[in-house]
Amino acid sequence: MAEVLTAEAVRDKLAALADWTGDPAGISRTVQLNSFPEAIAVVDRVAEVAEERDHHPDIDIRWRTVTFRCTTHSAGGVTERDIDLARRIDEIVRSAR
Ligand SMILES: C[C@H](O)[C@H](O)[C@H]1CNC2=NC(N)=NC(=O)C2=N1
Repeated sequence: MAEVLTAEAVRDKLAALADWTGDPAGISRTVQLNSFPEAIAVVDRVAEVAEERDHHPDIDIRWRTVTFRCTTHSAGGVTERDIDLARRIDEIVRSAR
């Protein structure tokens, strides 16, 4: 099972994920899309990636503002799987804009 990263490791990883904040409990990013349908389209693409990986972010949708929170529930905190998922979410958001 993936191991929870230390606070220092999370800090180091977040240095390369400019739009994300967090700590060993979870990392999150809030993004504003151009419209509600675009927000849903991004969530749909993230859902596909999450299913492929069997690793799912917590998602909050408010009109066109979406917050993604990545944490590994089974491990009780942030693991490499969350860092990888965050990178993929960034790619999806980038291509949606
Ligand atoms: C059985 C299956 O592997 C698990 O339930 C998966 C599904 N997606 C998951 N996603 C996340 N973020 N954490 C988990 O622990 C997790 N567990």
